[in-house]
Amino acid sequence: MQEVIIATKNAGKAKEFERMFKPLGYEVKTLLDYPDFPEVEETGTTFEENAILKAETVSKAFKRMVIADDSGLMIDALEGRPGIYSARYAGEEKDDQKNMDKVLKEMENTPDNSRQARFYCALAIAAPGKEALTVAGTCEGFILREKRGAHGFGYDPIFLVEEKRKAMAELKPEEKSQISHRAKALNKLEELLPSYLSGDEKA
Ligand SMILES: O=c1[nH]c(=O)c2ncn([C@@H]3O[C@H](COP(=O)(O)OP(=O)(O)OP(=O)(O)O)[C@@H](O)[C@H]3O)c2[nH]1
Ligand SMILES: [Mg+2]
Repeated sequence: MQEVIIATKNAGKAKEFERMFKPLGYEVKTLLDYPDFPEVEETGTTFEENAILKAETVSKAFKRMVIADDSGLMIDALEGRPGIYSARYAGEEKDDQKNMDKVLKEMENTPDNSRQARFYCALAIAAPGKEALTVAGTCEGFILREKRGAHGFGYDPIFLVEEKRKAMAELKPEEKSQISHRAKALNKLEELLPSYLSGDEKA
């Protein structure tokens, strides 16, 4: 089976990429398989910039084609926050529960008709000797008033998926992999993947 490297240390993302790449015939490796690899500093000002930073850093180190994901939750009532700071919204320790509690508290007085939000995922692909490329996907929904469901990661328990009328964390993993921001971005990337991979072999 061919191998694809995803430049992430996020176990939730890693599982989703494994599920999504399997039918395409790829085995997924992530930075969780290389625990000594240092975390790439996300100094960009957009999801795309951060995704490229992660993909290019790891691609240069491994001399291989690499995909990276930079993603987050954008809430209209909070002027787009937590946005690119989603992972560390409540502090450096990247605690999903604390991040959700912070959002719920900030949205306590936000009425039901003003709770629109969306997940955004930028994927970057980088390979030796090639310019990095990005694609993006979004998933529309609303911020709930309490946590629901046990699947997924991050903010999934407080995000009501518009098209499913269920919390993202109430969807089975295979359902999330059909409709998520990550799935939509990956669908776009899928079209570009074969040429990138064939280029990788020559690099
Ligand atoms: O409920 C969620 N469902 C999702 O599907 C999802 N995708 C992203 N997020 C949030 O956005 C941060 C990404 O930040 P991020 O792209 O910098 O990743 P990260 O720092 O966790 O890992 P890495 O990939 O950088 O190693 C994550 O931690 C989460 O808080 C999600 N939350
Ligand atoms: Mg990160």
